[in-house]
Amino acid sequence: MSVLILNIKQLLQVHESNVTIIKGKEMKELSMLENAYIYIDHDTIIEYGKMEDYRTIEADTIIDATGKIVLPSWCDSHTHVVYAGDRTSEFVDRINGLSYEEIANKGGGILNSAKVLQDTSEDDLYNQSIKRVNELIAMGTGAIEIKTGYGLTVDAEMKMLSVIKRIKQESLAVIIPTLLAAHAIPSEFKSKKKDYIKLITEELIPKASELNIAHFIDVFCEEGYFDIKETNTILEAAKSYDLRPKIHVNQFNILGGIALGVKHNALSVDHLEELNEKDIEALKGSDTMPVALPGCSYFLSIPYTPARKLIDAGLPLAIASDYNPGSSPSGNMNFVVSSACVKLKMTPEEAINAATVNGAYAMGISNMYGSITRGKKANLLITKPMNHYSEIPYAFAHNPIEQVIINGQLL
Ligand SMILES: N=CN[C@@H](CCC(=O)O)C(=O)O
Ligand SMILES: [Zn+2]
Repeated sequence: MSVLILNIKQLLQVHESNVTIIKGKEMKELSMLENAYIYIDHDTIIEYGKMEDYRTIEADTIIDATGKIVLPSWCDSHTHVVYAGDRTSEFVDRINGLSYEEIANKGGGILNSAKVLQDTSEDDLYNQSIKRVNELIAMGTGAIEIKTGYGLTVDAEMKMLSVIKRIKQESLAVIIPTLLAAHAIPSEFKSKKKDYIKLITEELIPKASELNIAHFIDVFCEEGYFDIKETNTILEAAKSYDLRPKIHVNQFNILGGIALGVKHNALSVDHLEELNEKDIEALKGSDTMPVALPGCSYFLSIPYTPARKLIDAGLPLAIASDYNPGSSPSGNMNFVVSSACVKLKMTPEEAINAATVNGAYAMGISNMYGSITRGKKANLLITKPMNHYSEIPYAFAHNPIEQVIINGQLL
């Protein structure tokens, strides 16, 4: 199956060579061809160029994209999209004045989601989750990282990993599984946290690794969850199983989790709503991608990640949805790109770079996804007609997408 798209108003994120990360000042530039075409065969980008250089190419499907923008599909590097039920009652509690922390302290929050998930069958969990994943794909997301962390027992964490594996097999989108058993301390381990950490390091990590079912290890490094020492223990244990960290840090408090992540060569450090100079210094010269989650800040009314400080310090930045039932019950990357502009003061170019190339980097897949380069995978978006790509973030909460192409297939 081959697809030829002609008369594209703006073809975004086009690179002749293999660009895998975009940092600092370079994030202000979005490489682009105007009045362009692109030809894809099966799942691969074969050719592209300006219409003035176009010579007839035979294709099974020809699309006229007059007035439309074509770009790589969104790469969402941080989600918890596999969950059961919802947390609408906590949403109302927060409207009435309770904080995220107060809700968690009275047994709500992550523990609430874990209880529901433990009582949900694997099939039911799969059905609830694949529905969400399909909605994300329709909104333009072509690659999705999915974390465990609502299981919190060996059986329930393994159930989550099986569901993620099933989604990976059934879905056209790229699915990247992450083991986040250290998401909260289950109530039965409240007074014996060490034993839960042991269960993670001695049972869950070896099991997940033996089944080759998780690509990364994650820890919620935060007051009331896992401190620096505990996070270090978990990351050390994961290292011997080749599970690279992608960790939750600096959401509410600065504990030194960023420097710890860098020390462990984390692929990403995510949240960073709280950030100091030391954190920025720790990231400089590292291979660790900082990831901002503006949907979480919006929904919880907490500070937004200081993106300007990170980018202006010459660092790269990715943005992701953090789709989960508690702090960000939306996985709409179009909204994430828009809120990055409006709230994080990123330019449209920076936001699009953060949601494509850098998002792919934060999942370890930017060699093949997140940009338009010959030989890379054909995961593309065609927008509705618009005058300029800036309309994608500008018209917030509108759906800018007309057509999605995942692995060369028109959806
Ligand atoms: N902060 C930790 N984990 C999730 C929220 C989990 C929840 O509230 O269910 C996050 O990334 O925001
Ligand atoms: Zn998260």
